Amino acid sequence: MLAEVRTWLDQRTSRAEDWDIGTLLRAKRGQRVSVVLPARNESATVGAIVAAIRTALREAVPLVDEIIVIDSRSTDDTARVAAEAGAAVFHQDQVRADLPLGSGKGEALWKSLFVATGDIIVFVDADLIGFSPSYVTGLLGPLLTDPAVAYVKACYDRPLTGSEGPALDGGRVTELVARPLLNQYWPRLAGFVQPLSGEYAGRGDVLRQVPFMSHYGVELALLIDLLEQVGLDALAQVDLGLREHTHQSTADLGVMAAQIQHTARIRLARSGRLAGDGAASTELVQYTRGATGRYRPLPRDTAISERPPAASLQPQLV
Ligand SMILES: O=c1ccn([C@@H]2O[C@H](COP(=O)(O)OP(=O)(O)O)[C@@H](O)[C@H]2O)c(=O)[nH]1
Ligand SMILES: O=C(O)[C@@H](COP(=O)(O)O)O[C@H]1O[C@H](CO)[C@@H](O)[C@H](O)[C@H]1O
Repeated sequence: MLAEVRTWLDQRTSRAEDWDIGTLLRAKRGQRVSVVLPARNESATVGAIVAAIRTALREAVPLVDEIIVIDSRSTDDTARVAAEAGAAVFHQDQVRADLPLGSGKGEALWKSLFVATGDIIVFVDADLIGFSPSYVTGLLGPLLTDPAVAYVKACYDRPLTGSEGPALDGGRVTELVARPLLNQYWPRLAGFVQPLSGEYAGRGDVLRQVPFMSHYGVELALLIDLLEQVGLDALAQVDLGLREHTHQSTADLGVMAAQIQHTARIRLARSGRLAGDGAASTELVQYTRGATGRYRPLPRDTAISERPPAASLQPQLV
């Protein structure tokens, strides 16, 4: 591990319990806080998360100023459940509808930048099981108390829900793809325990200065781009203890893994570290047994795209 990363790990890692509500309220000093949940078909979990944030951090104390759910083309009643729990709900395709359509989680998060009014924006996945408001207070701690910090990632133990025993085998794409890639090509980011964590927070004006990769490339691209934009010492991480969420199938994580590999390839090409044009196929052929019992190819599309920094866009003509 680089000496710089060792120092960073010691100086820029805190724990959720280090940040009490009183300290945060005193440090807030008029800064607005938005919590954003990207949600695609999360009606089973989004309501409890929104309600927990609303009651503990908006009604009990004036820490969170707005709770936004970006409905990411859900086909269930995510939007209704989120609204009933107290969130302001926006459909990702209806925000900046003047622009060509984009897709995936990264699109949902980028579109939130056009509707969130917070000086600080906290992102929380909408599929969490056993969510605690301490996830939000922990992430806000470094940002509200240290102006030198611009972006904070969560870290936690990640059990593979449903597995037997205490196997902390969650974060499969993190361990098998993202962590090796970061250590190989961006070793200054090797101190992040959970580089793909879906809970993170940043200053709105900083988040609007970097591009957003679509789909599941967004977290890796944000880390790489923010390292370049603000420097390692402006990045931090907070130990939230444990995080459980609903898991995707291994096949679907294969698509996610390919999207993350494309993200790394695109960033390596941009920095001149790839020979040639760095082109690669975006088709991923997986296999399933057909009705005849023989294997049948299942081509999957893993193409990703990139949105420019939100601040670079002309305001929408009304
Ligand atoms: O096109 C998408 C895909 C995912 N998500 C949301 O992004 C978060 C993380 O996605 P997911 O749970 O699929 O990823 P995982 O946690 O399994 O890696 C969840 O709140 C999803 O509802 C989204 O808003 N749009
Ligand atoms: O970290 C991971 O390996 C993946 C999959 O987690 P699991 O193996 O289902 O626990 O989950 C994360 O990755 C996505 C891509 O960056 C994020 O969008 C998710 O929020 C995060 O849960």
